[in-house]
Amino acid sequence: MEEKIKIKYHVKELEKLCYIDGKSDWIDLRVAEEVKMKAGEFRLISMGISVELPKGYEMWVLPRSSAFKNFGILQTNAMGVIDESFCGDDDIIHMPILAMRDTEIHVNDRIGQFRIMPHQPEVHFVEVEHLNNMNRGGFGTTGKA
Ligand SMILES: O=c1ccn([C@H]2C[C@H](O)[C@@H](COP(=O)(O)OP(=O)(O)OP(=O)(O)O)O2)c(=O)[nH]1
Repeated sequence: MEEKIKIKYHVKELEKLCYIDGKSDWIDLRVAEEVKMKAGEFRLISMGISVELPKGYEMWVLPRSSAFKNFGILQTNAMGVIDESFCGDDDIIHMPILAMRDTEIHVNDRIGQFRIMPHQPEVHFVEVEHLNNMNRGGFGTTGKA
């Protein structure tokens, strides 16, 4: 099935996003500004795009696996969720980035990747005293090895 994403580019030097079939269906995101950061510095880095997602979808933004190795950066929200309602001309996608070392990132460097996902179904909470199930346990209760 094919879906359309309307996209507005805010920086003319920015290379157009590209869906590469076969290798991975995640789509790389490029930085839209020249960035110099000191170790320990935080900033929102612009991806230079606004999008209108297909109806019923949201976008998940994660770092590329190589982003830390190449640039020494971490995405502070671990995963960004771009809501369907984030679709105005000035709703520009950013990545919240923490530099772990002094670093430079240049326009068109690829630091992130995204995919679109269908929304979860509408949920309602039903308050109860007991769930009446066995406790599973977590955080390593099944052992270390
Ligand atoms: O990594 C991200 C995460 C979010 N957004 C944009 C799109 C999203 O729709 C909007 C709001 O995100 P979210 O709801 O996660 O942030 P919040 O901190 O709860 O802000 P708000 O009060 O605006 O909802 O910010 C980004 O550009 N990058």
